[in-house]
Amino acid sequence: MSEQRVIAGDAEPDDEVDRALRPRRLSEYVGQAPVREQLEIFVTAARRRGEALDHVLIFGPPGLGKTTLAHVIATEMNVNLRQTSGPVLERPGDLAALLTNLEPNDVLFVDEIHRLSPVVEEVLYPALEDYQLDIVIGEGPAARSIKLELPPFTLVGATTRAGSLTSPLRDRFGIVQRLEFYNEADLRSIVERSARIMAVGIDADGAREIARRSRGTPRVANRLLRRVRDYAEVRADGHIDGPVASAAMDMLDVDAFGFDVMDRKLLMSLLEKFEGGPTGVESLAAAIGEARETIEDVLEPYLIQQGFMMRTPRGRVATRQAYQHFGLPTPARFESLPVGDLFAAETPDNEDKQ
Ligand SMILES: Nc1ncnc2c1ncn2[C@@H]1O[C@H](COP(=O)(O)OP(=O)(O)OP(=O)(O)O)[C@@H](O)[C@H]1O
Ligand SMILES: [Mg+2]
Repeated sequence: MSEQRVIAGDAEPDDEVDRALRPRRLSEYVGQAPVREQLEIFVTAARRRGEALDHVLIFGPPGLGKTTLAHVIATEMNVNLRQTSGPVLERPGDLAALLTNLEPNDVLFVDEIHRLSPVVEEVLYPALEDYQLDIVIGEGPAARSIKLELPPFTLVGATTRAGSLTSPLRDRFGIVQRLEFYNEADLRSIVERSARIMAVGIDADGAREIARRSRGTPRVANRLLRRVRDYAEVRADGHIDGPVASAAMDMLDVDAFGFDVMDRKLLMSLLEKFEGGPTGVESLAAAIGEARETIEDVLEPYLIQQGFMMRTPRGRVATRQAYQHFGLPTPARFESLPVGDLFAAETPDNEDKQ
């Protein structure tokens, strides 16, 4: 991303500190009730049988807890976790080295699994299905293929874009979990839990204020908490209450909806340059000088979830709420529609929704 965003969903070195805040057990993992309930059952069952857990695909926008959940799964299964990522596994040999080092029932966590190279993906299929590895060693006439037996293992794949996974790969996951944006109550408990771990004094209003402006994202909540703590230490007595939290986040230019400069830039551009749309994501990307992927993966999922814009077959469209947020007059085309109808049409082409 071109600008440093205090509410960026993506990981940064700053997040080393975040490791201490990471829940380790399923019982500490806040929110995502359906995901937690299902995993609880599947993990318990697999453990009782002494088997590896079925392969798990976790998807959702950045910072919602995919990596955290992968670690939680390994902890709950009481096995080791080996971590890698799609772009790092360049050749089949890279994958073979990892797989042959696993102990029975271990977790192999592959982040950004949508970025696996096709040759590596080919090799992964039989490994996932039959715990077998077919690899070719050598080149030309001397090349020969060898078969290796693997211990049973669990692949946990994470991705921000489930739509970019090939269907043969996707079909090989027995458990598919989609993480949703967190509600205010969940974010409040995350903020309060983190404050306890960091030994920061915060009251209910302070926690609520941070939760409300966290874009539905735990990583953002933790990051805002750290910045608000700085502010509270320098400008107040170190204790975070409602007014201190508000003042700190106003200074950070994070508004009451948790939108920051980039969110506002995207929405304003859609409203003003494209008259509310529909417009293609490429044109929007060019207009605000961001990569298309940043818009698709980082910016728009939350704006869509909050009902500020929609993806339609003809392109991105601003909603009535977006006009209202910026105090702009609502165009005549909205007048014939009851408010609810705008959102009824929200989902059809959202590639990340199944
Ligand atoms: N359910 C949760 N309860 C409490 N804290 C959470 C939860 N999920 C995530 N967090 C916090 O948010 C931080 C970010 O989560 P995580 O790194 O797992 O996100 P991610 O989905 O893997 O993001 P990315 O797509 O950027 O890899 C974690 O360090 C953790 O402190
Ligand atoms: Mg991650």
